[in-house]
Amino acid sequence: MPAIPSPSPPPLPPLFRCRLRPPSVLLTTHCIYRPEPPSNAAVGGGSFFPGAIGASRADWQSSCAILASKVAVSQQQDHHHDQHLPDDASPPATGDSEQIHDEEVPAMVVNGHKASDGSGSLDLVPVGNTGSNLLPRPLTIADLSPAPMHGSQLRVAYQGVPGAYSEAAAGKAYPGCEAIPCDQFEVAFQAVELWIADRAVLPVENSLGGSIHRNYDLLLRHRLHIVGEVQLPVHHCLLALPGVRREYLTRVISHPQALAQCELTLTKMGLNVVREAVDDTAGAAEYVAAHGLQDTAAIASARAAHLYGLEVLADGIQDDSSNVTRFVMLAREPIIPRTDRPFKTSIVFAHDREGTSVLFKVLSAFAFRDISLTKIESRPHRGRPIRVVDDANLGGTAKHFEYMFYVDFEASMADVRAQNALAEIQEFTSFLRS
Ligand SMILES: O=C(O)C(=O)C[C@]1(C(=O)O)C=C[C@@H](O)C=C1
Repeated sequence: MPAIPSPSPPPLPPLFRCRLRPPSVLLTTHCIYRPEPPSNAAVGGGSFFPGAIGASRADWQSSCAILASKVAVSQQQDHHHDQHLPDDASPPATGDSEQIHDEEVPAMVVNGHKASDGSGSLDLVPVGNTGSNLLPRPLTIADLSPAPMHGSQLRVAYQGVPGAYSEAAAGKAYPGCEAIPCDQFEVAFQAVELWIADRAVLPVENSLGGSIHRNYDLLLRHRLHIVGEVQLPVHHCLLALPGVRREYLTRVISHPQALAQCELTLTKMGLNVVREAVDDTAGAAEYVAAHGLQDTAAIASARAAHLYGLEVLADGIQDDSSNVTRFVMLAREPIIPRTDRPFKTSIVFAHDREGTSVLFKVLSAFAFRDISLTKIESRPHRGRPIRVVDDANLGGTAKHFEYMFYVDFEASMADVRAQNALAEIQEFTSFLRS
């Protein structure tokens, strides 16, 4: 008699967390990363990036391509045509076609930049909103008090000012949302916690610059949940006041990641300029414009040029044409893990007893269950950065750095393999959070 397939395990009950070892061993998992469909109101409202970046169903598929091992070719072809994501559009993983990667997204969808195929620029600026005085002012720490009730449009906090890549990522993650600029990452976290915003969209990693450590640290300090992720192709431009020529420039300002992503190209261009870091790319553009700086250029998006009245002196100056930044979508409530679609789960853990073999054991817990890891990151353990150990080789003691380890793996917490892996891991970790 053929074996009856066992039904897929039910989602983890909330009690699962309580069953984990108390306080010396915490566990946190956030299940990512099936992007949430936009709310009906947000789709209908369309005040933010209507029909623009990420508004198509296939963009959602591409943004979770790292989760899905396979996505149907026909959906890949839909990519440039679909304009709206049905409320519960989940790409069937058919197992017989190629992954969709964001690098395959043509320049037409990049940061308001003109299409490489000549199909015209994506003018994402709402009509009449071309003066920086009309743009929303970023929230600061002083603005943070519990929010009054607001309308039904999804409000998404991001770090930066209008024209920042993070704003574009917010629009990709939640088409039609109201994007709320915040002057710091911390403020974006707090805006969600205080119900000023419903979600936050924050960068965690860039294909050229690597991890954005600040946000890893903040993820641990705040109790928000990762509910999805988006990848945004980042296409940098060199912007200056109208009429300014390259040879006049003595300074280039931008976000440190953007400066790093363009370092080689700036050198190759032969510019004799100092580099200066500011809070965000679009803020750099705004600064150049607001101060009428003739000797300073900003690295920012074409959309920022448009918003702040600057000219594009050079286009596509990132050192790698497939420059992509990965953003996480954060919410107050977790999403319910399922097994009927590809999921990614993130955990963070520390250990205090068994030395370096703990890391090996944790990775083995996944490997034995055939669960793939997509990312591992270590950060110094705040509050306990150093561990003193007996060192037989030295005949004394040695000091080791202590770390928090962040791991992303390709399984849902509704998957019994993931449940068993985490149950095993909590046996030899001092702190585990998912
Ligand atoms: O400054 C911006 O425009 C941002 O959105 C920030 C940020 C980052 O933090 O890495 C986002 C994407 C790009 O990689 C460059 C900068």
